[in-house]
Amino acid sequence: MSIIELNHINVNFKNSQKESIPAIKDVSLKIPTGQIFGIIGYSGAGKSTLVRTINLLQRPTSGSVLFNQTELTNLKPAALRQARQKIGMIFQHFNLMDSMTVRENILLPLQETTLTPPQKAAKVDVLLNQVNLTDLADQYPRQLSGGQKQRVAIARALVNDPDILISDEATSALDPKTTYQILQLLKELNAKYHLTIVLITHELEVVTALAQNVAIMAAGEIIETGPTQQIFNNPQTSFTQELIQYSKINPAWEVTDV
Ligand SMILES: Nc1ncnc2c1ncn2[C@@H]1O[C@H](COP(=O)(O)OP(=O)(O)OP(=O)(O)O)[C@@H](O)[C@H]1O
Repeated sequence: MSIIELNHINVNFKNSQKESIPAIKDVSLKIPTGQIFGIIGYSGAGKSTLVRTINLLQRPTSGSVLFNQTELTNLKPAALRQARQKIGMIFQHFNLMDSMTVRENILLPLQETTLTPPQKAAKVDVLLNQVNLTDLADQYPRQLSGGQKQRVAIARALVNDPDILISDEATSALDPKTTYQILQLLKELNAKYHLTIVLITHELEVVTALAQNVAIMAAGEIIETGPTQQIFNNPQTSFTQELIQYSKINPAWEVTDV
């Protein structure tokens, strides 16, 4: 079963001369329920634009977006708001509210719900414990490390019990050890809550560490997709071969003497 089905998605942007520039070109993609699914490509490939169509933060110029069998592009604003609550998102730069404590940041998405204040507080406590931040609940983002900030963002993304978490370069600003810890947390959440995770990254090692399936993006298109091990053991395109060649996990990767 697919939790997300993108069919023939096109996204065009207008440049300063009002010309239409294609950023996503006829992309169709199925994301299986409960999986960690990687989308990898270089900067500018269209990864962020594509995943933003999943919750219609970016409306596609054409194409259909099915989330749990519901066509999102047809929904009225109230129904779309409700559907979006089931799609959590985390970002490279965390996007926390600086003037709010850790606890207040995590509480924020619950504002629109009908839960009572004690119910809200109980939910936040569970999540603080899950992401190992109980002791820092009353701190402000500026008092936290990058890894701790991303943990707050993860807890906030999970507070409405989403079916899917979209991680857009969530570890790109973190050092390798912290990256490992965040990836470990994502893996735990996937196993514990059967949470589908879409992992957008330009780093091959992030995809190979976690994702069962992967899609390779270049110039707005998906050029190869399939089981991660299979794709990287037997790349079918010169682009994927190059991605492997320049990845940090390639032992031959070294800067030559000049
Ligand atoms: N709002 C916008 N208006 C015009 N062009 C845009 C807009 N958003 C993205 N683009 C263009 O669409 C293309 C894809 O950008 P996108 O951010 O999706 O790529 P990406 O693979 O996520 O790269 P990065 O990791 O660097 O963000 C780029 O050429 C970008 O300049």
